Amino acid sequence: MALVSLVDISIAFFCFLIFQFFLISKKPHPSFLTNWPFLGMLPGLILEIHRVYDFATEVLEHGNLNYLFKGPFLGGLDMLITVDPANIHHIMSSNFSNYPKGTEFKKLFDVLGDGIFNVDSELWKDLRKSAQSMMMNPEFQSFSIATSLSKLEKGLVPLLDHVAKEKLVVDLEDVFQRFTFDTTFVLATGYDPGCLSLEMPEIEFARALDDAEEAIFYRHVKPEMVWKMQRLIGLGDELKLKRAHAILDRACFKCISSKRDEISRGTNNISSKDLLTSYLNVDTTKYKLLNPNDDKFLRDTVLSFMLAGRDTTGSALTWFFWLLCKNEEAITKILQEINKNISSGTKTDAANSKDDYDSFNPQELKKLVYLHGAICEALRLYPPVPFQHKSPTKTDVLPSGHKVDAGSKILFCLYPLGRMKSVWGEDALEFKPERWITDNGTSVHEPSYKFLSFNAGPRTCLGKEVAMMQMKTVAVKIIQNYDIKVVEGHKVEPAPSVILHMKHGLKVTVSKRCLV
Ligand code: HEM
Repeated sequence: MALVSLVDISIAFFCFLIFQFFLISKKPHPSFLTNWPFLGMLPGLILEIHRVYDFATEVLEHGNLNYLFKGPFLGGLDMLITVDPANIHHIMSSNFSNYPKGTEFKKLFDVLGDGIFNVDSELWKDLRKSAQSMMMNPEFQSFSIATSLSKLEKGLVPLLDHVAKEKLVVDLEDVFQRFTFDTTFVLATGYDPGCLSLEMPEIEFARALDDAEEAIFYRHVKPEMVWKMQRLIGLGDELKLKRAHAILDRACFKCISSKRDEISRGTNNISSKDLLTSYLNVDTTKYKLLNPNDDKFLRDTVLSFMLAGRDTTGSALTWFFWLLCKNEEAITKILQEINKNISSGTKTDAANSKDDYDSFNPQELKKLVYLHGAICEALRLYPPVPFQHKSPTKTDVLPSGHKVDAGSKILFCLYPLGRMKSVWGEDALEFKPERWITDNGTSVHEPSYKFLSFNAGPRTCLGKEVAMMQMKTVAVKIIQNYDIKVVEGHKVEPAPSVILHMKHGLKVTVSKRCLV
């Protein structure tokens, strides 16, 4: 009898749930997720994970720029997802001190240790000020331009010439990741790993960074106890991350020890401008919390710069060229602009001309307003860092009216932000470099809480100028000399990761541009 009533109760409860979810709690929009008992919205999210960025765009467009995500019971995944520029400005700038990166961020990105991305307060201030002073140094900036030009001349151009001559298909995303891996490694450590070459060698460090990024993405959508359990027993992404962590440690410690050896043997170039040398000589009376004698501090610093510089710029270049491939007219306009403003002009043989690099004047790149607009469009539609999260230390009310409790999670989704019609206009989904040009022909400045690709407020990206200069240098050289075509039928879609990679890479053919 007792058993029968238990069955009855269960059936009644089940019917109640169905009634509740299908009749009473009608969703305000079909794209919104159903909030199931105990499981929250996680089942629906898992079904959409393969197209998570486009899905988030639909939800936020219909949710008036904000969406409350409910995770599983006690899963710690409840969060406010916002792309409201007023909220972003409030969190990133006007109320910055209430929104540190926090312990949650550090837990998810534990592979970065105490690097600049992971820390707050006084340590972050010392790291930021020291990095800013090193990167603003004109010698570092010349070093950065020289590094890009040298990689172009000795790496990218020979590779593209080879691909064109042999009529090969190449993955342009892989090429750009290799290019930016090498240049960032040189800036960070002074050593060139030679990842970009005709042989396209497999570089353990680069593969480990990819694996770590993917595993960290999945930590964002799994309850903490699940990924912690996976880590404990060494399963799936967490096993990959553990292996990646060990590889990254080994590679960084090897560089640090070589650099220390060079310095002690006096073979290190005293004027080296790489960040590792600069941090080994950092003024600890000025930056009291930095410890150049500690290899772990140097490892966290080098690794953070590698992640900051390699993937972001590589991703931006890839999406930029894909957009250009679909917009012939934009290529024509960029070519006209280059011919008008760049003194070395467009030469068929420029790809192999040493003089061309020697006569390169980075100031001339500033005149390329249309190219600048086209790159900003790519960064708006395909932000290399597709989301960021924050957590208030004290309970707060956002400009949108949402109350956020102390310790709760807030997620900014940059990919949807760049596509919101209420933020960018009805043509938000279109690639229009012209939107970045004023009637007077100068560049439009959009506030960073609207164009968030380089972050906003006191934690704005420190490498913005380095990255823009590098992307423009590469763009000019490739557009002047090569015609790039995406292989027919190649599918392009973003991969779920903390960096906006392409899921299947970008398969292209390359031919030398014929000039009239
Ligand atoms: C297209 C290229 C790039 C994009 C889109 C980009 C974007 C960003 C974003 C969104 C952040 C904030 C991340 C966060 O707080 O979690 C950031 C921070 C940072 N970026 Fe970049 N970045 C780019 C290139 C670079 C390069 C080339 C470097 C250095 C060589 C660099 C150095 C940094 C540093 C050091 C920070 C930390 C700033 C801080 O926390 O105070 N970035 N970047």
